[in-house]
Amino acid sequence: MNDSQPFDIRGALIFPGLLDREAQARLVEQIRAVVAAAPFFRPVTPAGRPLSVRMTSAGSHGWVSDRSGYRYERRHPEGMEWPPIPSLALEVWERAVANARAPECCLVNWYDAEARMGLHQDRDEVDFTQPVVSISLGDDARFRVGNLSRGGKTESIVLRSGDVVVLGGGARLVHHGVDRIYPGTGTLLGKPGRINLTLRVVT
Ligand SMILES: O=C(O)CCC(=O)C(=O)O
Ligand SMILES: [Fe+2]
Repeated sequence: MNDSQPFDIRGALIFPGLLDREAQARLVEQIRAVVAAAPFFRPVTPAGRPLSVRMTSAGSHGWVSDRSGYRYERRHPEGMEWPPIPSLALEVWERAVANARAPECCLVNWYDAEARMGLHQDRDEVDFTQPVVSISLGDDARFRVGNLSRGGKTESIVLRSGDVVVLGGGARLVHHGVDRIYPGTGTLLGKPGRINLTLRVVT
């Protein structure tokens, strides 16, 4: 991993290039093992709309969404337990938020060329004193940060492979989203697309 001085965008802390290329490649291998054990699925909003992002999880809890709502579950929708959180993701957590509790969920998001994620808060967890740590791999993405309440001014930055974002402290519940990815800008995955990991304390 690299030394990386964080900068602040509307309270979100960005660590540019925290993962060097070798760490990124090792983490991708660990994610492939997660996906082999717990395949990607496409969650549906409570209103019945499929998300454009495909997801799976690692850890004691995984994030799911369907007609019954957004929530964490102990099992994948197909019934298996979630695999363990990749060791390299745990190392990133230690580097970025050393004093936090241990993460219980590593949500794995897969963005194909058309996928995006609208502005939202991460608020399905119980303890908002605990941060969320996000790791970007593969293609560049335009990441947007807004406010604690809906609406108002927003700012965006491009996240690149190896960048890490921390939503913590007073910015734990800030609205954020991904406007788009830039297909083919990354060479890590061998095909267009972006992986994002978010590590969360759930209980
Ligand atoms: O893909 C990203 O950079 C953000 C993902 C995110 O906000 C989420 O999974 O809740
Ligand atoms: Fe989020």
